[in-house]
Amino acid sequence: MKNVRNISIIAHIDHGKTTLSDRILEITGAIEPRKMRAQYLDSMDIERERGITIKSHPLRVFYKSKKDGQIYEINIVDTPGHVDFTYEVDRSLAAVEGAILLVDATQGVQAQTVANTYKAVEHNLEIIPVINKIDLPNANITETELEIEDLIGIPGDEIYKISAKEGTGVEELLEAIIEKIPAPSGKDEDKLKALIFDAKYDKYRGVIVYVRIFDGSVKSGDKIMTFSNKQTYEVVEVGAFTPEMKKVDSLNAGDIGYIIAGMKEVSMAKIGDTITSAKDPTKEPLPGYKEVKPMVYAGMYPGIPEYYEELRKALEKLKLNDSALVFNPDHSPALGFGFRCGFLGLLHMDVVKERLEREFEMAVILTAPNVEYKVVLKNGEELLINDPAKFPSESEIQEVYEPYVKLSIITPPEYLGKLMNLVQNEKRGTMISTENAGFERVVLNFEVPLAEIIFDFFDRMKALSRGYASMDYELIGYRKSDLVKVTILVNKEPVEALSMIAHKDKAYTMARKLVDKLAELIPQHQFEIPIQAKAGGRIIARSTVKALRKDVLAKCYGGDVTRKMKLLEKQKEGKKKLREIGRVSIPQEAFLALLKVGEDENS
Ligand SMILES: Nc1nc2c(ncn2[C@@H]2O[C@H](COP(=O)(O)OP(=O)(O)OP(=O)(O)O)[C@@H](O)[C@H]2O)c(=O)[nH]1
Repeated sequence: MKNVRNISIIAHIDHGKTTLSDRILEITGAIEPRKMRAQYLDSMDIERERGITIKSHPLRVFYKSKKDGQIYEINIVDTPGHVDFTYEVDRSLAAVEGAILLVDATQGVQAQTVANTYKAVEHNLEIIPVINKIDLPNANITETELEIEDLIGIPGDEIYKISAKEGTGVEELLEAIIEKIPAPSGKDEDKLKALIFDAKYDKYRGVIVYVRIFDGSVKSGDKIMTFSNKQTYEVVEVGAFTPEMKKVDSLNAGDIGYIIAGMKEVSMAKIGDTITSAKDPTKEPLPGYKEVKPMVYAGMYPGIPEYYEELRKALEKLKLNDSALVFNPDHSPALGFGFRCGFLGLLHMDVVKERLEREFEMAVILTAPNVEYKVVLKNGEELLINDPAKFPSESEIQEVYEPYVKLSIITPPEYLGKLMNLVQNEKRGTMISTENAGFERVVLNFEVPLAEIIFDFFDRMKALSRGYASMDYELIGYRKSDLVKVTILVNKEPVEALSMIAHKDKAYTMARKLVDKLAELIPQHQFEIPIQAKAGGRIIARSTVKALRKDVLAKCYGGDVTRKMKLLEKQKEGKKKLREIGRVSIPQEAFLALLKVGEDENS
């Protein structure tokens, strides 16, 4: 039996995964106390600021067991908690034998706790349930115990209780990991089989492939092959995550670590692919896992049109590290040259936009996101459309299908009515079932169009349930739907970048809200600007931006030249994110007006 244990920590967002990993690093002496800072593992700035984990960070620690005095290598794969990034949970779970199921004692079992537990069960993992944050005065340990018991049938006295923040119970948990999680079963002598569970691009070293070695071993100088496309590479370095990357002589069966082998792009290291030996390859690859597909699409244009090339380079660099990001060149009459981008969800979209701004100093204009529709034309042709501008005309369309998800919401019963009303009456959802989820908690299962939940659903749900409800969703396929394209005309000119696809029953209300919002967001000009929404060949809503009387300089009573200059400079600055459509300047916010329409309903 090898003294190795590989685990993952799964939990709902904010239940304390990163804090627990931090504490383990500290207790095992992997990081000197003076270097320790909170959220050591959340290395991206955006991660630390928003307090969310986006990329998974593996780490290796050594722990001397108090029971048998032996030293154990424990590899921990941290996982992200936000629903946009759940695919990373699957990757991590495929690389380990056991999971710590971490539940916040003040929050209890939440939607992602349930979703992730099911995933761990699917991967046949040994699960150790843990209640965290027991130091908090409002910790509800007994109720949380009952909820966990209900979820996985493990009795309360076998559930570990810890404070990841203060360290209480963490050593006992480490002992439990050694005792309860099975050691890896592979053999060093067998043919190499390593699972790629992540990959990162490093400016200086090229692609760093994160692997779990199932069988065999690998060291520098070895010739390896990626199973899916039979590409071969020579290994330059292998190492472990301590958590900093540290070179080791070899990685053996059961280990988690990294391989650097001269790959130029992250796409060469396909997540879920098997790495084997080029000389003596395995015949059977490891079972891979689902490829990540974007859920939402949006147009992205450089803030200043001339910066198209720079934006392309920046996106390419981001993509080196973010294989979930998809982009293709696009052109819009209103916005010029840009890209059609695919994202995992709105948080992912936000993160990409923010990284472009911070890391590449690229201001970008984003258009309202939408899902991918399937359109069957009268001539039998089938199209996948992720850009409303490319939606065929009504006369050509036979049928339209849209993606649906299974949505699960966990809520205290008092909010049940409001939430059902939200999903069924406002979001075109159908209730499938309700279940009791232990103490004072109900699970509601719905089938809902994906388009209805990507925008403001999460915030609406939180507002209606005073923060208590939580949600999770997964794609279940396409369903036929009655959809129409709504085109927006600004000053009588169609602006495709503002168009949207809406359900027939909602097209009118959405169009009404959208034109009103646009009228608020588009600044006044010297002339009146009509804003119209058109669907099925008719104008269905209209709003107006009134003409401006005075010009900005009128404020300055002639005299003060510097003030005048400043004002003009400021206007120029402001214009960077404006686009001229005919004679009208449209600001960035207007292109996201569709998202803002939802915001009003929250207030
Ligand atoms: N009082 C108390 N606070 C804790 C404890 N564990 C975590 N926290 C706090 O809870 C918040 C969330 O903790 P994180 O470790 O960032 O949670 P996470 O699960 O990694 O979050 P995501 O990566 O975004 O899913 C932070 O403010 C922590 O300081 C604990 O045992 N006691």
